[in-house]
Amino acid sequence: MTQDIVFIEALKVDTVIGVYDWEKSIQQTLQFDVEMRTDIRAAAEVDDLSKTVDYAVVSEDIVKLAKENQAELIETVAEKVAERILTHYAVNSVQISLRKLGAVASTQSVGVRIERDATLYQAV
Ligand SMILES: Nc1nc2c(c(=O)[nH]1)N=C([C@H](O)[C@@H](O)CO)CN2
Repeated sequence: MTQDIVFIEALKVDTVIGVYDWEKSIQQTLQFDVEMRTDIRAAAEVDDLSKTVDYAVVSEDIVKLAKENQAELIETVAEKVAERILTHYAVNSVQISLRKLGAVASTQSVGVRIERDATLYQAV
């Protein structure tokens, strides 16, 4: 298996997210860094976008998902994005860093980082 990665860096999405009541009536910014492990050789061989993971399409998908699924925890959003990527694209595993910007005073950032494998979602 190759170690190839298609990545998306610092994708910002404004959405309703948070545990506390005051957070449920405002928009806050989530920032995604996504690394998708996939074999890029077939696409490179024939210079064809349809044979790789289109980072523009995945980015649009993440924005839609984050806006439509208003959650309390960023963990919930990270898991939904991982499941979406691994079940809809030719990706073997995904690493997602999800930051909630401005959530905690005096920090540079807070967030979660998860790594999930496509085998988790395969039917037995
Ligand atoms: N591990 C987490 N901790 C916290 C979360 C979260 O989503 N995951 N969320 C909050 C609040 O919504 C916070 O962002 C408000 O300041 C607190 N801790």
